[in-house]
Amino acid sequence: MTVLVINSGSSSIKYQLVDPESGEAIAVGLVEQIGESSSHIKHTYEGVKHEFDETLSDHGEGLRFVLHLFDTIGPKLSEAGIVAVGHRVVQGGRHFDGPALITQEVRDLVAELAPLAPLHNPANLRGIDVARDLLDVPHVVVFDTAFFQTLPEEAARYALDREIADTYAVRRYGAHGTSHQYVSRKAAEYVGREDLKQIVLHLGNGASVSAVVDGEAVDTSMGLTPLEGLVMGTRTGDIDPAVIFHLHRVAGMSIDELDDLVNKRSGLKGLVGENDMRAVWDMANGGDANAREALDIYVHRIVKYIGSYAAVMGGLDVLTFTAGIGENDDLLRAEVIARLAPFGVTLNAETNAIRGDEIRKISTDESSVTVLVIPTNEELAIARQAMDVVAGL
Ligand SMILES: Nc1ncnc2c1ncn2[C@@H]1O[C@H](COP(=O)(O)OP(=O)(O)O)[C@@H](O)[C@H]1O
Ligand SMILES: CC(=O)OP(=O)(O)O
Ligand SMILES: [Mg+2]
Repeated sequence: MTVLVINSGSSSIKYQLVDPESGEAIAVGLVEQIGESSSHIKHTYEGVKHEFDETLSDHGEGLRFVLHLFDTIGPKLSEAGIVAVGHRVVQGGRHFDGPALITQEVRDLVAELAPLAPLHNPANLRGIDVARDLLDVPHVVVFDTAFFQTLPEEAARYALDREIADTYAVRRYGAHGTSHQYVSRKAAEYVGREDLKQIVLHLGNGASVSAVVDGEAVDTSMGLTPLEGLVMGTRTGDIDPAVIFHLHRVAGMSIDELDDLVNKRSGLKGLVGENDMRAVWDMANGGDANAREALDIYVHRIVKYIGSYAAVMGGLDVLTFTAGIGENDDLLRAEVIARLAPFGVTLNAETNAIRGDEIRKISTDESSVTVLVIPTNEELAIARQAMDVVAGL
Protein backbone atom coordinates (compact mmCIF):
# COMPACT_ATOMS: atom_id res chain seq x y z
CA MET A 1 0.00 0.00 0.00
CA THR A 2 1.51 3.31 -1.07
CA VAL A 3 0.61 6.99 -1.55
CA LEU A 4 2.03 9.21 -4.26
CA VAL A 5 2.62 12.69 -2.83
CA ILE A 6 2.95 15.73 -5.07
CA ASN A 7 4.27 18.99 -3.63
CA SER A 8 4.28 21.63 -6.36
CA GLY A 9 6.21 24.76 -5.42
CA SER A 10 6.41 27.99 -7.34
CA SER A 11 9.05 26.67 -9.74
CA SER A 12 9.51 23.09 -8.57
CA ILE A 13 7.77 19.78 -8.00
CA LYS A 14 8.84 17.56 -5.12
CA TYR A 15 7.33 14.08 -5.14
CA GLN A 16 7.51 10.87 -3.16
CA LEU A 17 6.03 7.44 -3.45
CA VAL A 18 5.72 6.56 0.21
CA ASP A 19 4.52 3.73 2.41
CA PRO A 20 2.39 5.72 4.87
CA GLU A 21 2.61 3.08 7.59
CA SER A 22 6.36 2.52 7.78
CA GLY A 23 7.18 6.00 6.47
CA GLU A 24 9.55 4.43 3.93
CA ALA A 25 10.03 6.51 0.77
CA ILE A 26 10.08 4.05 -2.13
CA ALA A 27 10.93 6.64 -4.78
CA VAL A 28 11.67 10.35 -4.34
CA GLY A 29 12.27 13.09 -6.82
CA LEU A 30 12.54 16.74 -7.57
CA VAL A 31 11.96 18.85 -10.65
CA GLU A 32 13.59 22.27 -10.46
CA GLN A 33 13.59 25.42 -12.59
CA ILE A 34 10.26 24.70 -14.24
CA GLY A 35 9.51 27.32 -16.89
CA GLU A 36 13.19 28.20 -17.42
CA SER A 37 15.18 27.22 -20.51
CA SER A 38 16.33 23.99 -18.91
CA SER A 39 14.70 22.17 -16.00
CA HIS A 40 16.63 19.74 -13.84
CA ILE A 41 15.05 16.46 -12.73
CA LYS A 42 16.29 14.01 -10.09
CA HIS A 43 14.53 10.68 -9.59
CA THR A 44 15.82 8.26 -6.95
CA TYR A 45 14.68 4.65 -6.88
CA GLU A 46 16.33 1.63 -5.23
CA GLY A 47 19.20 3.82 -4.05
CA VAL A 48 20.13 5.02 -7.55
CA LYS A 49 19.76 8.68 -8.48
CA HIS A 50 18.84 9.36 -12.12
CA GLU A 51 19.31 12.94 -13.38
CA PHE A 52 17.96 14.66 -16.47
CA ASP A 53 17.90 18.10 -18.07
CA GLU A 54 14.76 18.79 -20.03
CA THR A 55 12.72 21.77 -21.18
CA LEU A 56 9.52 21.77 -19.13
CA SER A 57 7.34 24.80 -19.73
CA ASP A 58 4.96 24.38 -16.78
CA HIS A 59 3.99 22.15 -13.85
CA GLY A 60 1.66 20.09 -16.05
CA GLU A 61 4.49 19.15 -18.38
CA GLY A 62 6.77 18.61 -15.38
CA LEU A 63 4.41 16.15 -13.76
CA ARG A 64 3.79 14.28 -17.03
CA PHE A 65 7.56 13.86 -17.32
CA VAL A 66 7.75 12.56 -13.75
CA LEU A 67 4.96 10.03 -14.23
CA HIS A 68 6.72 8.84 -17.38
CA LEU A 69 9.92 8.33 -15.32
CA PHE A 70 8.04 6.01 -12.98
CA ASP A 71 7.14 3.86 -15.99
CA THR A 72 10.62 3.81 -17.51
CA ILE A 73 12.87 3.75 -14.42
CA GLY A 74 10.41 2.42 -11.87
CA PRO A 75 8.57 1.63 -9.85
CA LYS A 76 5.75 1.16 -12.33
CA LEU A 77 2.80 3.08 -10.95
CA SER A 78 0.30 0.44 -12.05
CA GLU A 79 2.16 -2.12 -9.92
CA ALA A 80 3.09 0.10 -6.97
CA GLY A 81 -0.06 -0.47 -4.90
CA ILE A 82 -1.07 3.19 -4.96
CA VAL A 83 -4.24 3.74 -2.95
CA ALA A 84 -4.27 7.55 -3.05
CA VAL A 85 -2.51 10.61 -4.41
CA GLY A 86 -1.86 13.36 -1.85
CA HIS A 87 -1.49 16.90 -3.14
CA ARG A 88 -0.07 19.82 -1.21
CA VAL A 89 -2.13 22.97 -1.67
CA VAL A 90 -0.85 26.14 -0.01
CA GLN A 91 -4.04 28.17 0.33
CA GLY A 92 -7.35 26.73 1.56
CA GLY A 93 -8.79 29.99 2.91
CA ARG A 94 -11.37 29.43 5.67
CA HIS A 95 -12.90 26.49 3.86
CA PHE A 96 -10.66 23.71 5.12
CA ASP A 97 -9.39 22.80 8.58
CA GLY A 98 -8.16 19.41 7.42
CA PRO A 99 -7.50 17.31 4.32
CA ALA A 100 -10.21 16.93 1.67
CA LEU A 101 -11.07 14.48 -1.09
CA ILE A 102 -10.85 16.27 -4.42
CA THR A 103 -14.23 16.79 -5.99
CA GLN A 104 -15.16 19.33 -8.66
CA GLU A 105 -16.26 21.69 -5.89
CA VAL A 106 -12.93 21.39 -4.02
CA ARG A 107 -11.00 21.87 -7.25
CA ASP A 108 -12.99 25.02 -8.04
CA LEU A 109 -12.34 26.42 -4.56
CA VAL A 110 -8.57 25.87 -4.94
CA ALA A 111 -8.75 27.76 -8.24
CA GLU A 112 -10.81 30.56 -6.68
CA LEU A 113 -8.26 30.96 -3.87
CA ALA A 114 -5.32 31.41 -6.28
CA PRO A 115 -5.05 35.20 -5.73
CA LEU A 116 -4.28 34.44 -2.05
CA ALA A 117 -1.27 32.28 -2.96
CA PRO A 118 -0.27 33.52 -6.39
CA LEU A 119 3.07 31.68 -6.55
CA HIS A 120 1.63 28.40 -5.31
CA ASN A 121 -2.06 27.58 -5.88
CA PRO A 122 -1.92 27.79 -9.71
CA ALA A 123 1.02 25.34 -9.70
CA ASN A 124 -0.76 23.09 -7.19
CA LEU A 125 -3.82 23.08 -9.43
CA ARG A 126 -1.93 22.08 -12.53
CA GLY A 127 -0.44 19.15 -10.62
CA ILE A 128 -3.90 18.09 -9.47
CA ASP A 129 -5.36 18.19 -12.98
CA VAL A 130 -2.57 16.20 -14.61
CA ALA A 131 -2.44 13.59 -11.86
CA ARG A 132 -6.23 13.11 -11.84
CA ASP A 133 -6.09 12.64 -15.58
CA LEU A 134 -3.46 9.92 -15.37
CA LEU A 135 -4.11 8.15 -12.07
CA ASP A 136 -7.50 6.69 -11.35
CA VAL A 137 -7.39 6.56 -7.52
CA PRO A 138 -8.79 8.94 -4.87
CA HIS A 139 -6.94 12.27 -4.84
CA VAL A 140 -6.68 14.18 -1.57
CA VAL A 141 -5.61 17.77 -0.96
CA VAL A 142 -3.73 18.74 2.19
CA PHE A 143 -3.71 22.46 2.89
CA ASP A 144 -0.83 24.51 4.32
CA THR A 145 -3.44 26.72 5.97
CA ALA A 146 -5.40 23.97 7.79
CA PHE A 147 -3.23 23.92 10.95
CA PHE A 148 -3.78 27.67 11.40
CA GLN A 149 -7.59 27.59 11.41
CA THR A 150 -7.34 27.52 15.22
CA LEU A 151 -5.60 30.91 15.40
CA PRO A 152 -7.39 33.15 17.88
CA GLU A 153 -9.09 36.14 16.30
CA GLU A 154 -6.58 38.51 17.97
CA ALA A 155 -3.85 36.91 15.85
CA ALA A 156 -5.81 36.22 12.67
CA ARG A 157 -7.72 39.50 12.27
CA TYR A 158 -5.89 42.52 10.86
CA ALA A 159 -6.80 45.93 12.32
CA LEU A 160 -8.48 46.82 9.05
CA ASP A 161 -12.00 48.13 8.39
CA ARG A 162 -14.10 45.18 9.57
CA GLU A 163 -16.62 45.25 6.74
CA ILE A 164 -14.00 45.43 4.00
CA ALA A 165 -11.90 42.73 5.64
CA ASP A 166 -14.88 40.39 5.97
CA THR A 167 -16.30 41.09 2.51
CA TYR A 168 -13.00 40.30 0.83
CA ALA A 169 -11.92 37.54 3.25
CA VAL A 170 -8.80 39.48 4.27
CA ARG A 171 -7.17 37.84 7.31
CA ARG A 172 -4.14 35.83 8.40
CA TYR A 173 -4.33 32.32 6.95
CA GLY A 174 -0.69 31.31 7.47
CA ALA A 175 1.20 28.73 5.39
CA HIS A 176 3.62 25.79 5.83
CA GLY A 177 1.07 24.48 8.37
CA THR A 178 1.66 20.82 7.48
CA SER A 179 5.30 21.30 8.42
CA HIS A 180 4.61 23.33 11.59
CA GLN A 181 2.13 20.67 12.77
CA TYR A 182 4.42 17.72 11.96
CA VAL A 183 7.46 19.34 13.57
CA SER A 184 5.70 20.61 16.71
CA ARG A 185 4.27 17.09 17.29
CA LYS A 186 7.71 15.55 16.83
CA ALA A 187 9.12 18.06 19.32
CA ALA A 188 6.44 17.16 21.87
CA GLU A 189 7.20 13.45 21.37
CA TYR A 190 10.94 14.14 21.75
CA VAL A 191 10.61 15.96 25.07
CA GLY A 192 7.83 13.60 26.20
CA ARG A 193 5.26 16.29 27.04
CA GLU A 194 2.24 17.78 25.26
CA ASP A 195 1.78 20.88 27.45
CA LEU A 196 4.45 23.02 25.83
CA LYS A 197 4.96 26.54 24.60
CA GLN A 198 6.75 26.08 21.31
CA ILE A 199 8.17 28.17 18.50
CA VAL A 200 8.84 26.45 15.16
CA LEU A 201 11.14 28.14 12.64
CA HIS A 202 10.53 26.75 9.13
CA LEU A 203 13.43 28.24 7.19
CA GLY A 204 13.38 27.11 3.55
CA ASN A 205 13.09 29.09 0.38
CA GLY A 206 9.81 30.29 1.80
CA ALA A 207 10.20 30.86 5.56
CA SER A 208 7.73 31.16 8.41
CA VAL A 209 7.55 30.94 12.19
CA SER A 210 4.71 29.70 14.37
CA ALA A 211 3.78 29.84 18.04
CA VAL A 212 2.18 26.61 19.28
CA VAL A 213 0.64 26.12 22.74
CA ASP A 214 -0.35 22.59 23.85
CA GLY A 215 -0.30 21.44 20.23
CA GLU A 216 -2.47 24.25 18.83
CA ALA A 217 -1.20 27.12 16.70
CA VAL A 218 -1.75 30.52 18.34
CA ASP A 219 0.14 32.74 15.90
CA THR A 220 2.15 32.54 12.70
CA SER A 221 4.11 34.94 10.54
CA MET A 222 2.64 34.32 7.09
CA GLY A 223 -0.54 36.26 6.51
CA LEU A 224 -3.19 36.69 3.83
CA THR A 225 -0.57 35.27 1.45
CA PRO A 226 2.84 33.65 2.02
CA LEU A 227 4.49 37.07 1.70
CA GLU A 228 4.32 38.34 5.28
CA GLY A 229 6.81 37.64 8.04
CA LEU A 230 10.41 36.48 7.83
CA VAL A 231 12.96 37.44 5.18
CA MET A 232 12.81 34.72 2.47
CA GLY A 233 14.69 33.63 -0.64
CA THR A 234 12.90 36.06 -2.93
CA ARG A 235 10.18 37.61 -0.72
CA THR A 236 10.42 40.68 1.51
CA GLY A 237 8.52 39.35 4.52
CA ASP A 238 7.29 42.25 6.68
CA ILE A 239 7.44 45.71 5.19
CA ASP A 240 5.40 48.85 5.75
CA PRO A 241 2.49 48.46 3.26
CA ALA A 242 3.00 52.13 2.42
CA VAL A 243 6.14 51.10 0.51
CA ILE A 244 3.75 49.84 -2.20
CA PHE A 245 1.81 53.12 -2.52
CA HIS A 246 5.04 55.09 -2.36
CA LEU A 247 6.70 53.15 -5.19
CA HIS A 248 3.49 53.27 -7.23
CA ARG A 249 3.39 57.04 -6.86
CA VAL A 250 7.05 58.02 -7.09
CA ALA A 251 8.49 55.25 -9.30
CA GLY A 252 5.38 54.77 -11.45
CA MET A 253 5.43 51.02 -10.86
CA SER A 254 2.21 49.14 -11.64
CA ILE A 255 0.51 46.82 -9.15
CA ASP A 256 1.74 43.78 -11.12
CA GLU A 257 5.32 45.09 -11.16
CA LEU A 258 5.15 45.70 -7.42
CA ASP A 259 3.71 42.23 -6.83
CA ASP A 260 6.63 40.79 -8.79
CA LEU A 261 9.12 43.00 -6.90
CA VAL A 262 8.05 41.97 -3.40
CA ASN A 263 7.44 38.27 -4.19
CA LYS A 264 10.18 37.40 -6.67
CA ARG A 265 12.90 40.04 -6.63
CA SER A 266 13.30 40.77 -2.92
CA GLY A 267 14.44 38.89 0.19
CA LEU A 268 17.97 37.50 -0.08
CA LYS A 269 17.78 37.73 -3.88
CA GLY A 270 16.96 41.44 -3.71
CA LEU A 271 19.57 42.16 -1.07
CA VAL A 272 22.51 40.33 -2.65
CA GLY A 273 21.37 38.83 -5.98
CA GLU A 274 21.28 35.22 -4.74
CA ASN A 275 18.35 33.41 -3.15
CA ASP A 276 20.29 30.32 -2.08
CA MET A 277 21.49 30.73 1.51
CA ARG A 278 24.71 28.80 0.74
CA ALA A 279 25.62 31.35 -1.92
CA VAL A 280 24.92 34.19 0.52
CA TRP A 281 27.36 32.66 3.04
CA ASP A 282 29.99 32.18 0.32
CA MET A 283 29.72 35.84 -0.61
CA ALA A 284 29.79 36.99 3.02
CA ASN A 285 32.85 34.82 3.72
CA GLY A 286 34.49 36.32 0.66
CA GLY A 287 34.14 39.77 2.20
CA ASP A 288 30.95 40.97 0.49
CA ALA A 289 29.50 43.58 2.90
CA ASN A 290 25.98 43.42 1.43
CA ALA A 291 25.88 39.66 1.93
CA ARG A 292 26.95 40.00 5.58
CA GLU A 293 24.30 42.69 6.04
CA ALA A 294 21.66 40.39 4.44
CA LEU A 295 22.51 37.71 7.02
CA ASP A 296 22.16 40.28 9.80
CA ILE A 297 18.75 41.36 8.49
CA TYR A 298 17.68 37.71 8.21
CA VAL A 299 18.74 36.91 11.78
CA HIS A 300 17.34 40.17 13.18
CA ARG A 301 13.88 39.36 11.81
CA ILE A 302 13.94 35.84 13.28
CA VAL A 303 15.03 37.11 16.71
CA LYS A 304 12.28 39.75 16.66
CA TYR A 305 9.64 37.07 16.07
CA ILE A 306 11.04 34.77 18.76
CA GLY A 307 10.83 37.62 21.28
CA SER A 308 7.31 38.59 20.33
CA TYR A 309 5.97 35.03 20.27
CA ALA A 310 7.56 34.24 23.64
CA ALA A 311 5.76 37.32 24.99
CA VAL A 312 2.46 36.33 23.32
CA MET A 313 2.64 32.81 24.83
CA GLY A 314 3.90 34.06 28.20
CA GLY A 315 6.99 31.87 28.00
CA LEU A 316 8.88 29.47 25.79
CA ASP A 317 9.78 25.81 26.40
CA VAL A 318 10.96 24.55 23.01
CA LEU A 319 12.39 26.30 19.95
CA THR A 320 12.78 24.15 16.83
CA PHE A 321 14.63 24.75 13.57
CA THR A 322 13.44 22.98 10.41
CA ALA A 323 13.45 23.04 6.54
CA GLY A 324 16.44 23.50 4.20
CA ILE A 325 18.17 26.31 6.07
CA GLY A 326 16.92 25.43 9.56
CA GLU A 327 18.10 21.82 9.24
CA ASN A 328 21.45 22.41 7.53
CA ASP A 329 22.79 25.83 8.46
CA ASP A 330 24.54 25.42 11.82
CA LEU A 331 26.21 28.83 11.57
CA LEU A 332 22.91 30.63 11.14
CA ARG A 333 21.40 28.68 14.06
CA ALA A 334 24.40 29.65 16.21
CA GLU A 335 23.89 33.33 15.35
CA VAL A 336 20.21 33.19 16.31
CA ILE A 337 20.92 31.40 19.61
CA ALA A 338 23.75 33.79 20.48
CA ARG A 339 21.26 36.65 20.34
CA LEU A 340 19.09 34.85 22.92
CA ALA A 341 21.92 34.53 25.48
CA PRO A 342 20.48 37.33 27.70
CA PHE A 343 17.41 35.12 28.19
CA GLY A 344 19.44 32.13 29.33
CA VAL A 345 19.36 30.23 26.05
CA THR A 346 22.67 28.46 25.46
CA LEU A 347 23.97 26.50 22.51
CA ASN A 348 25.65 23.11 22.59
CA ALA A 349 28.23 23.76 19.89
CA GLU A 350 29.03 20.06 19.53
CA THR A 351 25.49 18.83 18.79
CA ASN A 352 24.82 21.93 16.68
CA ALA A 353 27.64 20.85 14.36
CA ILE A 354 26.10 17.40 13.76
CA ARG A 355 24.68 16.89 10.26
CA GLY A 356 22.07 14.37 9.21
CA ASP A 357 18.45 13.34 9.46
CA GLU A 358 18.27 12.64 13.18
CA ILE A 359 16.35 14.85 15.60
CA ARG A 360 18.93 16.57 17.79
CA LYS A 361 18.96 18.85 20.81
CA ILE A 362 21.34 21.74 20.21
CA SER A 363 20.92 23.54 23.54
CA THR A 364 22.87 22.70 26.69
CA ASP A 365 21.13 20.97 29.59
CA GLU A 366 21.31 24.30 31.49
CA SER A 367 19.59 26.29 28.75
CA SER A 368 16.33 28.03 29.70
CA VAL A 369 14.79 26.84 26.44
CA THR A 370 15.21 23.43 24.76
CA VAL A 371 16.42 24.08 21.22
CA LEU A 372 15.94 21.30 18.65
CA VAL A 373 16.67 20.57 15.00
CA ILE A 374 13.90 18.43 13.52
CA PRO A 375 13.89 17.48 9.82
CA THR A 376 10.46 18.24 8.43
CA ASN A 377 8.69 15.68 6.25
CA GLU A 378 5.73 17.36 4.59
CA GLU A 379 5.44 14.45 2.14
CA LEU A 380 5.00 11.82 4.84
CA ALA A 381 2.54 14.03 6.73
CA ILE A 382 0.55 14.51 3.50
CA ALA A 383 0.61 10.77 2.77
CA ARG A 384 -0.73 9.96 6.23
CA GLN A 385 -3.48 12.57 6.01
CA ALA A 386 -4.45 11.28 2.56
CA MET A 387 -4.72 7.77 4.04
CA ASP A 388 -7.00 9.06 6.81
CA VAL A 389 -9.36 10.49 4.19
CA VAL A 390 -9.29 7.34 2.05
CA ALA A 391 -9.93 5.17 5.12
CA GLY A 392 -13.12 7.14 5.77
CA LEU A 393 -14.54 6.64 2.25
N1 LIG B 1 23.92 23.41 4.05
C1 LIG B 1 23.09 24.44 3.87
N2 LIG B 1 23.38 25.64 4.42
C2 LIG B 1 22.57 26.68 4.26
N3 LIG B 1 21.42 26.65 3.55
C3 LIG B 1 21.09 25.49 2.98
C4 LIG B 1 21.91 24.32 3.10
N4 LIG B 1 21.29 23.33 2.40
C5 LIG B 1 20.15 23.85 1.87
N5 LIG B 1 20.03 25.14 2.22
C6 LIG B 1 19.00 26.09 1.83
O1 LIG B 1 17.69 25.56 1.94
C7 LIG B 1 16.83 26.33 1.10
C8 LIG B 1 15.77 25.43 0.51
O2 LIG B 1 15.05 24.85 1.54
P1 LIG B 1 13.74 23.96 1.30
O3 LIG B 1 13.17 23.66 2.62
O4 LIG B 1 14.08 22.82 0.42
O5 LIG B 1 12.85 25.03 0.55
P2 LIG B 1 11.59 24.93 -0.40
O6 LIG B 1 10.77 23.77 0.10
O7 LIG B 1 10.92 26.24 -0.19
O8 LIG B 1 12.11 24.74 -1.78
C9 LIG B 1 17.72 27.01 0.07
O9 LIG B 1 17.74 28.39 0.31
C10 LIG B 1 19.09 26.45 0.37
O10 LIG B 1 20.08 27.42 0.25
C1 LIG C 1 4.12 28.74 1.31
C2 LIG C 1 5.53 28.67 0.85
O1 LIG C 1 6.24 29.65 0.93
O2 LIG C 1 5.95 27.48 0.39
P1 LIG C 1 7.43 27.14 -0.15
O3 LIG C 1 8.35 27.37 0.98
O4 LIG C 1 7.34 25.67 -0.53
O5 LIG C 1 7.67 28.06 -1.30
MG1 LIG D 1 9.02 23.92 1.26
